[in-house]
Amino acid sequence: MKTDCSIPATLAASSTPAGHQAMPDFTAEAREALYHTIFSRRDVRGQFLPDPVPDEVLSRLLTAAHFAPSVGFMQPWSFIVVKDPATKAAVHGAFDEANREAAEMFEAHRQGTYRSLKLEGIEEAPINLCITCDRDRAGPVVIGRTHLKVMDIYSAVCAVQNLWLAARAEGLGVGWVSIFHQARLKEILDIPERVIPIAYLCIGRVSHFFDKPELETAGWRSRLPLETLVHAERFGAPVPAALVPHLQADQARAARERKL
Ligand SMILES: Cc1cc2c(cc1C)N(C[C@H](O)[C@H](O)[C@H](O)COP(=O)(O)O)c1[nH]c(=O)[nH]c(=O)c1N2
Repeated sequence: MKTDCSIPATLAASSTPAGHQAMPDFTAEAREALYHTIFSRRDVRGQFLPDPVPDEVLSRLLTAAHFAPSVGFMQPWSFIVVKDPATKAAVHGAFDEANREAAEMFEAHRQGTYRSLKLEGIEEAPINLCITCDRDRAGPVVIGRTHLKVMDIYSAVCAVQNLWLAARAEGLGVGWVSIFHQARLKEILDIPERVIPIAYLCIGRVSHFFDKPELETAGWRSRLPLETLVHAERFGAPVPAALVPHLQADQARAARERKL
């Protein structure tokens, strides 16, 4: 059944001043859909179907990414759409090399589990997308980046998350692969010196989404209790007591029902 989450005409009334958004503009259903998208999003590695992703869907994902916040409205991102199997094979080779090195970096007793994890879907996913950050996109001085240069990279990551959530709402899986030597990825994709690859994403329709992060199911790591991560006034101080039951209930509901 198709659910209509659009803004009711009564709320989007013409009394709204020009240049302002109608308020309140989210119905309870629309809000629910947003939380459902957030809590049901997964990192997908192994469930890709070969079905092509229509250009109109890809265009919506890229548009969602492009409407992310960015420091000084820098919009430092570019998007490299990869479909050529030869390019995917080269990227997969780069992953394999780095992944063999990665396994050695973990404690001996975890290496077996690490090697059993599937950590990419590069060749199975119909689309690979590299989101990059051009560190010179808006000149040498950028509002909000005067003291913290890394803000352009944070901005590009916001674009990744927008796309990831939009993809989930479109029923598409996204898997982020970061086990590469950056120089090798730049070489394969002809990325210039001043530009940094931020995310290499595998995107496509999937057979299913798992309920939980795969690393949680594999016993690698579990979700931290939110109430241990919230502090009152100073880092490390305990969470405000009145907030605790809410945080516990919401986190449990998000994990169980994938909504709030
Ligand atoms: C910056 C960054 C980089 C990576 C990831 C994520 C992010 C944010 N993740 C996915 C990660 O393992 C996953 O998000 C967590 O395990 C939580 O699972 P869900 O995303 O909730 O399904 C990821 N997964 C993977 O299989 N190979 C990888 O190289 C990476 N790299």
